[in-house]
Amino acid sequence: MEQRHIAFLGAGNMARSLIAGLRAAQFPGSLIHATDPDAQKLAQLAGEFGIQVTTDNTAAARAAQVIVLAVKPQYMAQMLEQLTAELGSLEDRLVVSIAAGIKVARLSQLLGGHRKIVRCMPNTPALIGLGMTGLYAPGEVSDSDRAFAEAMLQAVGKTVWVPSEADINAVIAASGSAPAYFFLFMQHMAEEAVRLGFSEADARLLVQQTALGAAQMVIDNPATSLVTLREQVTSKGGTTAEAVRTFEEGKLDELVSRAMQAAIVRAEEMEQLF
Ligand SMILES: NC(=O)C1=CN([C@@H]2O[C@H](COP(=O)(O)OP(=O)(O)OC[C@H]3O[C@@H](n4cnc5c(N)ncnc54)[C@H](OP(=O)(O)O)[C@@H]3O)[C@@H](O)[C@H]2O)C=CC1
Ligand SMILES: O=C(O)[C@@H]1CCC=N1
Repeated sequence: MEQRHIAFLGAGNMARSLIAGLRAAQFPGSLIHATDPDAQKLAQLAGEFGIQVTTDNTAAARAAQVIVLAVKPQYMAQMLEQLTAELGSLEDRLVVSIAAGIKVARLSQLLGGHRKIVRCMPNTPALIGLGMTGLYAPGEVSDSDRAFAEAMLQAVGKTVWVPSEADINAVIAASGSAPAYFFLFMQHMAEEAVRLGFSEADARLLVQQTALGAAQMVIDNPATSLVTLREQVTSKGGTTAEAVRTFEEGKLDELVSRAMQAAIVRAEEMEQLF
């Protein structure tokens, strides 16, 4: 991966995941800068990952060729207005935003017309190197900037480019928010397993090992459809058929569809709010 100074503005969950991934991929800590209002959080990150830290966004941005915007969407405008006022032009720095619901045009406006902006939508499994990230860049972003953003996110998992900015909201629905869907499903399964008499620890083990095994089977059998993998578990007249029939009667497909659409609708609302 090309050696550029990277400044993470906002050192929360996602920035930590990306920093951990970059360090695990041997990216030098001396090239990574992180900012946050919480000096204690910064000291911990500096100790753990050997990176440079400061509470001063402008100082970190000045030291970097790549600026990663990693604050919550509702704090973005205030942060970027201050950054632009203090730094002036961002010159040829690459800006990578991981924020949901803030479009390139809005970021550009907040950054004084800057146009070298890539939007990324990662997810929390990035923390363990198993992230999934969708990326979008407008036409004027150079190949080398695209390659850098992609390499940075590939340090923490898999990546896919999307052709239009609206697709980033679809990525939110399909992977950005999606770890929470699986956690919710696993939570309800574990709760029912406890009601069936298992200890909390055993209930969690039963569910987590099954989720891992199922996901690994999907990965290991790319030519086998998800439907076929399900059918291989479902003996005719057996137990799985009854469980699956119950899900279908409850219209799981429609519920999943509505939940993903709700995530998209919220992302679109955020585009108007922030
Ligand atoms: N969490 C997720 O699964 C995903 C999140 N995202 C996006 O990533 C972004 C960050 O999310 P996440 O890491 O979960 O959020 P966090 O709240 O964990 O991290 C954001 C950090 O930024 C700090 N911060 C707030 N204001 C400033 C400022 N002006 N300058 C510098 N730092 C500041 C916050 O401090 P304090 O807590 O004190 O406010 C916090 O530590 C969001 O925009 C979100 O949309 C994208 C994909 C997945
Ligand atoms: O919930 C959110 O808004 C962020 C974006 C995707 C995952 N977490």
